[in-house]
Amino acid sequence: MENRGISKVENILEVHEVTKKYSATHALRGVSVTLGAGKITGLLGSNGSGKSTLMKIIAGLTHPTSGSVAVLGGPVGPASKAVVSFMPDRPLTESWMSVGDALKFQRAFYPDFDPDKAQRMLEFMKLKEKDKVNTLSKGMNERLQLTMVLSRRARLYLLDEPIGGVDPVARTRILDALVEFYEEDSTILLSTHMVSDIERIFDDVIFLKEGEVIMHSEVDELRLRHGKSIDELFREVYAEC
Ligand SMILES: Nc1ncnc2c1ncn2[C@@H]1O[C@H](COP(=O)(O)OP(=O)(O)OP(=O)(O)O)[C@@H](O)[C@H]1O
Repeated sequence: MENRGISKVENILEVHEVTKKYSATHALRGVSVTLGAGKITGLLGSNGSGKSTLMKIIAGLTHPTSGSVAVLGGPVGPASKAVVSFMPDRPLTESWMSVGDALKFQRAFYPDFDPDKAQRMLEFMKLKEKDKVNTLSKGMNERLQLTMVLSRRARLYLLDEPIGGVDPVARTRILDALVEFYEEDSTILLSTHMVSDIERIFDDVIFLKEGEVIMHSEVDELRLRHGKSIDELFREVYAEC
């Protein structure tokens, strides 16, 4: 009933009953998720809950064992990859690159790369084009990865642990950049298990546990209903993990 009157294509992402098995491991079990435009959604879950696997399936880097994914109403393939910008949990850069090389590389691959946005992001992130990737600190490296990914004018951004392992100052800068450079007609799906620092930027959250979606709700509604922060709820839900 809730989607009556809304055409299917207005959903940026539709994940339907997706299951993924790696031999004996059930990484995802019947995951269904729908995301509209203009939202920053947190994909929350403890280690091994299936966050990266779900992102890789949406990005088209691995196939589901069963179920389907639609991006802007179409299947995962060249057309979806043109509108999905993915920041994996491993760097997109090579060690020989400078920051400028990394951005050139991204520009060559993606027609939706916006050089002006990239320049503004470099400035915001305090990165210099001549800096060598292999001399950047972990925090500066994360800033570069995010700059590469957000400089595309994509419709769906998949950010896998963009604040993993960085210090609080870098974390704040990265979150501020997300808010500053986020475009309203796009959607961000961001995975993390570091909820307290980041919950301020989420519109809604998905709780993934042992490969299953156990909750998908707006954060304001969750806070009102439970009288708790998302971080407190997260700690309760995953207490035994
Ligand atoms: N290529 C693979 N081969 C075999 N098992 C895998 C593979 N990738 C993931 N898994 C398993 O699938 C499950 C889900 O892993 P996944 O990396 O998706 O979880 P995650 O929530 O992203 O975890 P983390 O927060 O630690 O990154 C885990 O049990 C993991 O060991």
